[in-house]
Amino acid sequence: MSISLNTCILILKEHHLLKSSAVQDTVPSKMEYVSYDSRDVHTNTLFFCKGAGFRPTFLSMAKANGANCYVAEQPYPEGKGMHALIVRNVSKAMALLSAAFFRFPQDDLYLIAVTGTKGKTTTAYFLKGMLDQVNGGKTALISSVNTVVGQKKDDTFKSSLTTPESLDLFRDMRTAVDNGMTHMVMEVSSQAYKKNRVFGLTYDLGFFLNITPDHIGPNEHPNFADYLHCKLQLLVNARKCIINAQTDHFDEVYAAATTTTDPDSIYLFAAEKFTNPNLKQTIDFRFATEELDMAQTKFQVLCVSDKAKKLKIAGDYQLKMLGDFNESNGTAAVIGAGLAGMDHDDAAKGISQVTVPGRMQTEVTKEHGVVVVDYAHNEASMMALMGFMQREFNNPKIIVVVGAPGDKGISRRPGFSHSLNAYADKAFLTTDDPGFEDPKEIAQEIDAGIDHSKVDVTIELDRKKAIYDAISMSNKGDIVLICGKGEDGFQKVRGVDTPYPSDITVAQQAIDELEGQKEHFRS
Ligand SMILES: CC(=O)N[C@H]1[C@@H](OP(=O)(O)OP(=O)(O)OC[C@H]2O[C@@H](n3ccc(=O)[nH]c3=O)[C@H](O)[C@@H]2O)O[C@H](CO)[C@@H](O)[C@@H]1O[C@H](C)C(=O)N[C@@H](C)C(=O)N[C@H](CCC(=O)O)C(=O)O
Ligand SMILES: Nc1ncnc2c1ncn2[C@@H]1O[C@H](COP(=O)(O)OP(=O)(O)OP(=O)(O)O)[C@@H](O)[C@H]1O
Repeated sequence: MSISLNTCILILKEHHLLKSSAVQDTVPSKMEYVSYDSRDVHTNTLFFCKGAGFRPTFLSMAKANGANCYVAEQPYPEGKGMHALIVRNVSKAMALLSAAFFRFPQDDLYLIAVTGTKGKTTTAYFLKGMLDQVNGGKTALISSVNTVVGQKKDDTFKSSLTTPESLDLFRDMRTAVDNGMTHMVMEVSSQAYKKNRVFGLTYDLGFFLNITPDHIGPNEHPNFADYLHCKLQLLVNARKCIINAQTDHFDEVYAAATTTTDPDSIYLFAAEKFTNPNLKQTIDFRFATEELDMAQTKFQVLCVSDKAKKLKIAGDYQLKMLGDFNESNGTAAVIGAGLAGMDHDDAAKGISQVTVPGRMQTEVTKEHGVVVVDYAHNEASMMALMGFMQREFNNPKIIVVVGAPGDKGISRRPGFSHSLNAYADKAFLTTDDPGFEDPKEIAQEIDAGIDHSKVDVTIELDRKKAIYDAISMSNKGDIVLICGKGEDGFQKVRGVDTPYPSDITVAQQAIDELEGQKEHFRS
C-alpha cells in the first residue's frame, strides 16, 4: 500500500485543511507506511505529529527511522529535509489520509455504528451474533472488549480503546476486507468524535441507545453538553438511524438525526408500556417482556408502524444475557439485523447464542448467594443492575463490591454513592484502576456520600479479599454483585497495567474454596 505526496496534498486541499506544504525535490514522493508513533516507523513513512503528549524529539526519531514526510499543525526544525504538510487539524488530516492510504476499506463493508452511555458493547455483540448467521461469520467487530478483523484465531485480539485512532481503525478495516469480512459493527465512543477518530466516516446504520452524564472531567469532556454533542455526531453521519425513544434528551437526539437523514429512514423503538404525551413521532417498534428470570430473558418485538412492518422481525426472542436492560439492547440489535436484510428466524437464532465477556456472568452457589460479575461502573448501569436484581428477586439482600477508577470519571463517584443508597444493603468499597490516585481516598470519597443508616460499608482495598468476604458473608437468597471490571485481567496502577486474575477467576476461586464446588460462571 502507498500514497503519493500529490494525493495527500489534493485531499488536504479539498477539505480545506492544508495551511502550507514544503516539498523536497530529492526525497521520495511516495509514502509506503503510515504512523503516529516514532517507535513504529519504516522507510518512506508518512508520520503524523499528534496528541497532547507529542514531543519534537519523536519527529527526529521518526526521521532517523526512515520517515520521509510529516503532517503537523506547525513546522518543526526537527523535520528539516522531510516533506512537510502543515495542516489546520492534524487528527482530521490523519483520518482522511489514513482512509486514502488504506484504499477506503469502509466502502467494502456494511458499516454499523453504535453509541450510547450504556449497552454499546452488548448491542454490538448481539449484532455480530445475528449477522454471523447469514454471512458465514464474516462480521468484523470494533468494541471495547475485543477487535475482530477475520475468522482465524489470531484475527481476534483485545482492544485498547473503545474506538481506535483513525489510522488503526482504517488499518483494521483494510485487514477485515482483505480477510473477506463483509460487515463491520463498531462501538463509537464520544471521545472518538472529540478526537476525530471517525472523521469522514458514514455508517449504513447508526444506533443511539441512551445518554446519561458520564465521561466528564479532565482528559474527557468539559461538560455534559460537549459529551452529548459528540455522541450526536454519530447520527449526523448515518444513512439510517435507530433511536431509543426512551432516551433522555430525545428531542435533541431526533433533531440531530434529521439534519442529514429523512424521517423515513429514522426508526424509533421503546418498551410496550412506555408513553410520552409530548412525543410527536410514531414509535416504530415496541418490545415486551415475556419471561425474565435468572434462567433466561425472553421478549417480544412488535412492528407497529407501516415502515416497521416492512421488516420481517416481529416475534419472540430469547437471550442468554440476563437483565431487563438487555431487552432494550436486544431490540435495537434486532431492528439493525432487520435493516441489514435478516428475518425473524435467523435473527432469533443468532441473538440467542450471544454472551459478552464480563457482562452479567452469574453463578448460583449452593450455600451462599447468587454471584454476578458485571461491568456496571457508573450510576446508570449500577441503578439498572441493582434495580433488575431487586425486582427479580423480590427485594433480596444486595451485597456490592465496587470501586471507582483514579484519574478519570471523577464525576462518577457521587453516582456510586447514590446508587448504593438506593439499593444496596452492604458495600465493599475497593480498588478499581486507581492510576495515580490513592485508592483509599477514592473509597473514602464514595463512602462520604453513603447513607450509613441504609448501607453498611467496609473499605477493603485488596479487591480479591473484598470479593472473598462478600461471597463468604452471603447467604442463600442474597445477591452478590461484583461490579466494574468484568473480565479485565489487570489493575491500572501508576501508569502500569498490573496483572490481576480477573473478577471471574477470583470469584470462582472463592466459591470453590467456600463450597468445594467446581462449577463455571455462566452468562
Ligand atoms: C484523550 C485521548 O483520546 N487520548 C488518546 C490519544 O492520546 P494523544 O493523542 O494525546 O497522544 P499521547 O498519548 O499524548 O502521545 C502523543 C503522541 O506521541 C507519540 N509517541 C509517543 C512516544 C514515543 O516514543 N513516540 C511517539 O511518537 C504517540 O504515539 C502519540 O501519537 O491517543 C493515544 C494513542 O495514540 C491514546 O492512547 C489516548 O487514549 C487515552 C490513553 C485514553 O484513555 N483515552 C480514553 C479517554 C478514551 O478515548 N476512551 C474512549 C471510551 C470512553 C468513551 O466512551 O467516551 C475510547 O474510545 O476508548
Ligand atoms: N441499556 C442499558 N441501560 C443501562 N445499563 C446497561 C444497559 N446495557 C448494559 N447496561 C449495564 O452497563 C454495563 C456495561 O454494558 P456494555 O458494556 O454493553 O455498555 P458500554 O456502553 O459498552 O459501556 P462502556 O462505555 O462503559 O464500555 C453492563 O454490564 C450492564 O450492567
